[in-house]
Amino acid sequence: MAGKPAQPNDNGARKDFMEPEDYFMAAAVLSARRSRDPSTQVGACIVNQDKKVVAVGYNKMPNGCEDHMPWSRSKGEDAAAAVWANGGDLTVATAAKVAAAAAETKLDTKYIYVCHAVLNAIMDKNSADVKGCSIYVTLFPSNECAKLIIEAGMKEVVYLCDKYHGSLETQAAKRMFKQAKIPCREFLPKETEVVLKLKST
Ligand SMILES: O=c1ccn([C@H]2C[C@H](O)[C@@H](COP(=O)(O)O)O2)c(=O)[nH]1
Repeated sequence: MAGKPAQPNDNGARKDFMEPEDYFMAAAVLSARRSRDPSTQVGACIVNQDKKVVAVGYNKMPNGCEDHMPWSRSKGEDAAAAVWANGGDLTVATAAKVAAAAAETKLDTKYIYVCHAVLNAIMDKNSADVKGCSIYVTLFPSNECAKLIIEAGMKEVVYLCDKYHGSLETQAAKRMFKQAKIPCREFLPKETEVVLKLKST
């Protein structure tokens, strides 16, 4: 292939290398791939002021609980899906859904067990602290993650997707970030396929 014409100060380096922020968000995206959550995989990458990655994390069940805790979002949905999967009829599906919904308690869903990506990234950091760091996350942080980010002394949130922007958790997170003067900004990596894949989760 005919090479590009030499430019002044051209040392022959490749031109399509990944820029730092694309790399940091790609690290969060890759970390999210470790998640067993069937509906939303979340990744986080913490970067210090020298632009070095000091931690990555993803949403997971606590150590030792990975095979025991439910990943369900709602007990009713699972029961109805199970009935339909067996060719059940509407009355059975409805009865199962109603019964499951009635029995549903938060203990049957993932939300009270799962460790969020930010928590795991902070727990797995390879530095003494994360003060002054930026955090790259594939999903806008929840209120609980906002508390961790603020209390850990991080200075900036860079997110890929804000699909729960209307939720109370996200609204509370944004209120705390504003009060704590921690800027949040959306960042879409240049590599479209990465964005399209992650925006859908
Ligand atoms: O800031 C956050 C918010 C949520 N998560 C995790 C918790 C769950 O595993 C999923 C969300 O599941 P949905 O089925 O989309 O409700 O994301 C997180 O890690 N960090």
